[in-house]
Order: sequence, then C-alpha cells, then structure tokens
Amino acid sequence: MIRKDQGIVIGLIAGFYDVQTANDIVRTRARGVFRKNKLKPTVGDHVKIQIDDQGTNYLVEVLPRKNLIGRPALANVNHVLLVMSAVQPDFSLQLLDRFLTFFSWQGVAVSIYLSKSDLLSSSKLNKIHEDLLYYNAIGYRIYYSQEEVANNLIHEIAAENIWTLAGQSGAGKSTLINSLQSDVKQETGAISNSLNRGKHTTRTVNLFPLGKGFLADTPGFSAIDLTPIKVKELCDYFIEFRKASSNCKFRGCQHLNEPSCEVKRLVEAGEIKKSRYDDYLLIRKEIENGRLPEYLK
Ligand SMILES: Nc1nc2c(ncn2[C@@H]2O[C@H](COP(=O)(O)OP(=O)(O)OP(=O)(O)O)[C@@H](O)[C@H]2O)c(=O)[nH]1
Ligand SMILES: [Zn+2]
Repeated sequence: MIRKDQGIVIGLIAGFYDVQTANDIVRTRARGVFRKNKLKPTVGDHVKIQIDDQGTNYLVEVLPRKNLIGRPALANVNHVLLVMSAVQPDFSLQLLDRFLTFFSWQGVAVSIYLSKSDLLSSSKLNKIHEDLLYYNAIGYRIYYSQEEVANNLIHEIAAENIWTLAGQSGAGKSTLINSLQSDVKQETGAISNSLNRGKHTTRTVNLFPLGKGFLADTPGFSAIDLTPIKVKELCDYFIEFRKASSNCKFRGCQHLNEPSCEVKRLVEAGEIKKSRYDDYLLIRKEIENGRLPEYLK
C-alpha cells in the first residue's frame, strides 16, 4: 500500500533522507525531479513523502523554507544557542555583537550560553556577568552553566522548532552538544542506534530530538561574514537601537551625526551600552570597506 505523509528531514545518510513524521522515522530517497530543479532537500526541510510498505519510500516535495543557513547548511532554523566562552578564547563583547548582528539580520532568535566559567576567577567572571546583564535587559536569554542549558532547553524548544549552536572555535559547542545528546541517547537509544546516529563526519548535520523539537548535532557557525548586510539597514539589527529609533527626529536616522538622535542620547545617558555603539560603528566601516577586518582573518 502506498500512503502519503509529511515530516522533517532529520538526517542524510548515503543518499537517503531520514524523515521524522508524527509517528516514526522514515528512510526515503529523493525523486529525481529535485536534481532538475536544483532544489536539493536539506536537513531541516519540511517535506512530503510517499510511503510504500513493499518498496522504496520517496521524498516527493520540499515545502517552502523559512531560511537556509550555516555550514553544513540547515533549513528552517528557528533559534541559535550562541556559545561564548568566558576564557580560552577570551570573552569578547565585539565578537558577541558580531554574532548577534548576524542572526538578527537572518531573522533567527538567539540565546547565549556562557561556557568555561569554571576556568575564571570570580572577579573577572563578575565583570562578564555585568556585561551580560545588559544583553539580558535588551531581550536575550542567558545561560550560565551547562546544567542550566540542559534543564531549560527541553522546555524552550517548541514543537517542530529547530535549534542550532554557534560560537567561536574552541568555545565549547561540541562539548555541550555531546552532553545534551548523551542525555537524549539514554531516552531514545533504540532509535538512535538503528539509524547509526552519532557516526556522522564533521561535514554532515543531523537533528536529534530535544524538548518538543530538534537540536542540530553539528554546530553550523564559527565564523561569520557581515559584509553582505546593507549599510543603511545595519542599525535595525541592533535591537535596542531599532526600538529607540522611533524617537529619533529623522526617519531612517543612522545615529551618526543627525540632530536629535535618540540612540546617541541614550548612549550618552548610559542607557545604551557604549561598546554596542562602538561596535555598530566598527561593523559599519567593515561593510563600507566590503571586507573582513584584518584581526578576523
Ligand atoms: N573547563 C571547561 N572546559 C570546557 C568547557 N567547555 C568546553 N571545554 C573544553 O574546551 C575545549 C574546546 O571545546 P569544544 O567543545 O571542542 O569547542 P568547539 O566550540 O566545538 O570548537 P570547534 O570544534 O573548534 O568549533 C575542549 O578541550 C573542551 O573540553 C567548560 O565549560 N569548562
Ligand atoms: Zn538616531
């Protein structure tokens, strides 16, 4: 009997697409038509499938994508958990602002996890916590320990939502994924083993179930390029600037030298963090020059 169903591509193994439906995981082959259309199904895609109990199951249609980001690419990413290390590599507000700008531009929500707190003295750690309080105030959720991530993510990841990790090389992304994945494996060991999940190479990405949705098992971002952003739009991606800009005198105010600029007023009043404004100017310059700054090469 041939049936139709729908689901999310959670893995790609030797030309087969594993599709999570409401009931189970179905291993499918893509119909040749995708090659002609140059539309290759990607992990994260919502797809229609045709199930043949006697023969081959086919992936027959890719539903419209919300986005396609990262390397390896992942479709329909809802949320990024940004891993920022307290040390090794050193915590950097500039790097944090770069990542936040990038994901704001991509329309993806971000939460922040501060890793390696255990390696830092409490006075240095306090300074970082103080900085992060500002980011929390403007709307970013912050996690301060691996346990906090593990305890909360299962409630935070909504049905069918796809989360992925980002962060600098060495920040602790793989360490976190491994710990979250081993929690899940204990619950769903049978399924994981039957699909050989975990035996992936670094170039493939698989989704594993977490909370009501999924987390990618391979981090998609360690370096980002902001130069494709339109310079006039950049200020919109600093979320507190965008909020304040309705009170700037001029519509389309770039918060540079315009008179009666609310953003500049708030920076001077200490309500917008000065380093955010400085990073805005820095990224602006980077976009205008059309290339990555030397220190990031
Ligand atoms: N002390 C301590 N070490 C950590 C923590 N998180 C990660 N590490 C260590 O930091 C090193 C780098 O961690 P990874 O998880 O490989 O970092 P990554 O972000 O996946 O790095 P890339 O694969 O290069 O992108 C490893 O030696 C980890 O054991 C932490 O919270 N505390
Ligand atoms: Zn302004």
